[in-house]
Amino acid sequence: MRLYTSEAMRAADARAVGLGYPSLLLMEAAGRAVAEVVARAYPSPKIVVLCGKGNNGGDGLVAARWLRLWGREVEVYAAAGQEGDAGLARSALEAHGLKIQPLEAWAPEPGSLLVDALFGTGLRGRLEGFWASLVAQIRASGLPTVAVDLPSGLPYEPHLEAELTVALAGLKTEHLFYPARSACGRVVLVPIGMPEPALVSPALPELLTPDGMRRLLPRRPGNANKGSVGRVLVVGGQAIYTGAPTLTALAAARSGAGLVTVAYPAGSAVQPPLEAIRKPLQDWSGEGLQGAKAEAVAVGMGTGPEGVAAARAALELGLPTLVDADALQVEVIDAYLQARLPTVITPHPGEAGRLLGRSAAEVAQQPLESAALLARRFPGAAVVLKGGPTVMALSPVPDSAPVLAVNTTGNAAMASGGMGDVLSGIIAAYLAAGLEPWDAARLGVYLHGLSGDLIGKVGMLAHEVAEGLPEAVWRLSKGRVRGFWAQEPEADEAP
Ligand SMILES: NC(=O)C1=CN([C@@H]2O[C@H](COP(=O)(O)OP(=O)(O)OC[C@H]3O[C@@H](n4cnc5c(N)ncnc54)[C@H](O)[C@@H]3O)[C@@H](O)[C@H]2O)[C@@H](O)CC1
Ligand SMILES: [K+]
Repeated sequence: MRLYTSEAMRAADARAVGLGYPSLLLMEAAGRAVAEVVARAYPSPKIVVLCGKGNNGGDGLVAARWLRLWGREVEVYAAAGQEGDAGLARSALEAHGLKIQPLEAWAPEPGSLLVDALFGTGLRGRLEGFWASLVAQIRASGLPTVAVDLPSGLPYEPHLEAELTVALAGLKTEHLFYPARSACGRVVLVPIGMPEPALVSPALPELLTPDGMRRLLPRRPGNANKGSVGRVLVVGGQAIYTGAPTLTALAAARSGAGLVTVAYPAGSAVQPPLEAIRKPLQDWSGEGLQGAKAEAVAVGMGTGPEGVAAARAALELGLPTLVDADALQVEVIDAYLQARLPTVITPHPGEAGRLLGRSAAEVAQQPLESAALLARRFPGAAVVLKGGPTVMALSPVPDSAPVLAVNTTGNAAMASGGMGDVLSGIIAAYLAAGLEPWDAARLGVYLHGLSGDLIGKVGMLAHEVAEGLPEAVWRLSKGRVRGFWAQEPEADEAP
């Protein structure tokens, strides 16, 4: 599944038409799907559909026709001058005897439900004049609103705020990235019959889906032993963050690592989990790490200024490595890539900004662009730019266009200390299990968010997310996970 910009969706629409698929069929499917979602989510209120002049308005006119056919009380207010498919949708509705009123005549009616079919992907620039005051009037009414495709006005100000948004054919950036996402409310994605070749474009970011991620889960043979399923070495624990390597080790073990070893400075307060092997080290010259039984390494967790030394020592092991936190320095990452070691880097916006020479705020505002820049700067490394949502990028070879992926799990309650250390442990466990960095990164990010979603409460702690991983993996493996865009409740609510 791909993530679209409005422009990319318009291009997909044009490709479909180029393939011979009639655009009126798309509009009919879109409008009917909107009607179905509205009818199911709001079984009783009177429905007021507000339609703009373009195809978004056309979808609204189709939806109004079906809702009326199903016996719902419907009123339609539309801009004048619909043409093409939207014009046909208008006459089809009028053929059913429904009188369409001018938009200017709309006034809020308590108890009604609004369907916002004013503007979708065709909006160019901010709303002004009549449109801006209509948006203000709708918002002031406080009436529940269902948006067709996008809440009108996005991505600019002013815009409508929807309780529910019915995304047509594909999810768009506004449905995932803040601040626009807040205006969308619950998002339901509906297919509208678009031919697959029209939808797929390799340049578009991949959205992580339950099906896609389930296929990445390593299979564990019946005769597995702790040395055969992937062992992880966690290196860290200097400075004040002595809990960090413990959380990483816990998450690696909870992700199925056969054995976890924690290397930390002798005399520090690090308390590895009971199940881990302890490796207190007097010095970080590298010798002490040799002999650790591991197939992958995680470095940087709570390492302070000594992170670079620890990461360089771990480099000598020649293993797939996850580099996080204080070890995220240009010279460290370059050294791993020069040694041709499979590498995953997991910066948050502050660390990414440090690597790119930008501010954390700039990175957070442009996560896709920033992840792509990091991938180009560090070709071969799987880049995980943490955020809401987390974005991943990889340039397989120097100067290649990065492939991008966007996570679809996780929630704001996960904004608390130690969550990144847990993510490191998950990814390291999948690296140790033999997954390529790109696969380990995507699966790890997805499961981390899924575990947080299964808890779903503010105040959850990082170690609880780690403890929830076996359940998250089990549900994913059994097909009991749905994307946030699904209309049906989570499959796990079945007995
Ligand atoms: N896959 C697709 O792309 C499909 C799209 N459909 C619908 O079509 C929508 C896109 O339709 P359109 O491309 O006609 O665009 P919209 O209907 O979103 O808006 C176009 C109209 O808005 C006006 N406009 C643009 N910017 C404005 C501004 N700043 N202030 C005032 N007026 C402005 C334009 O002059 C035009 O009349 C989608 O969001 C979706 O709802 C569906 O009908 C079928 C398939
Ligand atoms: K809309």
